[in-house]
Amino acid sequence: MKHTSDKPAKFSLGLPLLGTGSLVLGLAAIWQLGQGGFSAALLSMLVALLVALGTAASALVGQRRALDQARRAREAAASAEVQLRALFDILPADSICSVFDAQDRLVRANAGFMAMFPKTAAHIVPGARYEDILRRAVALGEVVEARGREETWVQQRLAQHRAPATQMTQALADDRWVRINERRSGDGWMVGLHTDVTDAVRKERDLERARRLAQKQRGALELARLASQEARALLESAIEGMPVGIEIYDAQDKLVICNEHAVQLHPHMNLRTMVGLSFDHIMQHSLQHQWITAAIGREQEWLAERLARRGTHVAPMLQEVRDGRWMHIYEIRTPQGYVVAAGMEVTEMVHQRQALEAANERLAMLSVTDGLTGIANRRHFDETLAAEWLREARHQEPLALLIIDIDHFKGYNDHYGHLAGDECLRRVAQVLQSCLRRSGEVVARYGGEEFALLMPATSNDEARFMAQRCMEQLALADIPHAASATAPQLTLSIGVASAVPDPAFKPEALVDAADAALYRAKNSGRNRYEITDLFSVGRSAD
Ligand SMILES: Nc1nc2c(ncn2[C@@H]2O[C@H](COP(=O)(O)OP(=O)(O)OP(=O)(O)O)[C@@H](O)[C@H]2O)c(=O)[nH]1
Repeated sequence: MKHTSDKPAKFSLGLPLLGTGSLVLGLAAIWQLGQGGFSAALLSMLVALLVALGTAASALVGQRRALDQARRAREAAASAEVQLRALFDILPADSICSVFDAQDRLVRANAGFMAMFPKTAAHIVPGARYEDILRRAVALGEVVEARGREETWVQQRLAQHRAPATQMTQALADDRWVRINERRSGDGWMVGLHTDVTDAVRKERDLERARRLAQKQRGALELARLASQEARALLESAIEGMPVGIEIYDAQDKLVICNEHAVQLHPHMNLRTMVGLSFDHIMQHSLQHQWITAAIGREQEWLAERLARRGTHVAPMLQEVRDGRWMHIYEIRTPQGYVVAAGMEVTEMVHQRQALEAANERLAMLSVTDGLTGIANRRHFDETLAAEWLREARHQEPLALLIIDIDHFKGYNDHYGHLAGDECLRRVAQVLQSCLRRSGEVVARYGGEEFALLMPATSNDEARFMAQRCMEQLALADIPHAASATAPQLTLSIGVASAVPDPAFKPEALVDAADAALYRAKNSGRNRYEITDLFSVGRSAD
């Protein structure tokens, strides 16, 4: 320090040195705060330094006269400065330290201090004014936070610098951060201790970023929750307004939502309390209550089939339930794996359809039934004859036909009356019907008092046997016929024909042959059957 080289300066050296002692103590205190064990050693050195400085000061102030004492004091001061320098030298590499005197001129700064402001470093020399150093660093852009508001920032910083104690965190141009502790002694000296807190600041910034991100995510989650609530409310109000029962199941097939209509469709349970339960569970509950008519007695089998086709009922599934109602159930699976089911009661429609089907069946039956006798009518006979003719032609089997005529029926009508004649026709029809033995045999009212009996896969002998049976059975019925010239009971004349059909000929040929045989039976005295021996349109069955 150049002011220690002349005599007046020797006198004035004591005060600064005393001040330096105080500042060094301050430095030791700050250092202790920051460095633990090392600072304890540092403090010891500072105390030793202070003692040396105290000795020098008291010698100069108290005994100015004694030149030797002054010399010792100067030496002590020089020694103190050497020690101060040594003190700076032993500071750890990442420690940044500076000392300014009461006029804010730099007394000493270590390399770390220079490194903080590399562009300004050349001007950071002992004796340089703090304000000059500061302004130069700001002008060279080395103080990040001052950028764009340089003068304002400089004024604020100077004010802080003049304060007895300041503590702040400052960004450096190379993206490092330092924590600045400045302490000013009673006589105006100032020690600044800078600690590199870049890691801590970065961690804090990372933490802050993470906190903000978490906050943002919480916000996004909250928004999503609200949106989901809104969507659910919309869905609820939409499905409540539907005129059908709606049930929605999630990808795990658990009930998510249902509407009031759905609740009413299943009065054997409270569907709303089953939200969260699986479809399987809900169905088991219904099956225990025997709710589904079609499942009664085969519950588990029914459920397995139902589950196998779950979500595939684009066309309605018809289901009858225990209280007699009928439901239509539509069930589809969404691309997300949800199952949406819509159910509606269709009892009235089903009843109407059942009535219509019954009417149609009745109509169909009436269309092939003789209204008086209840056996097949002529139309049915004609259709059956045509079908059997072709079938037996394919199979090359004989088809037999009996044309049966009541003898002297005009006389019966005349004698007993038309209504009795009707009743007689019914009785004859029942007798002939009772004669049928094999499936495929058909007896029909051919017209008036004539009947036709068709026998697939039947030879002439078998047909003859049938004719015989018909006559015997009628005889057993013992229907009186007082007006008959043949017998006191009702009798029959029968024409028999049988042939393996030739598709080149029409089935009427078989009827004609049987008719011809009947004609012969009538002409031969009635109460008999006759057979067409040679069937000219087909091969004889014999
Ligand atoms: N009660 C009643 N009579 C019917 C019905 N259909 C036809 N008849 C009568 O059946 C009689 C048939 O008489 P005919 O064809 O002369 O033959 P038949 O008296 O039986 O004499 P043969 O056949 O030669 O033995 C007629 O009197 C018809 O009115 C009917 O549905 N009910």
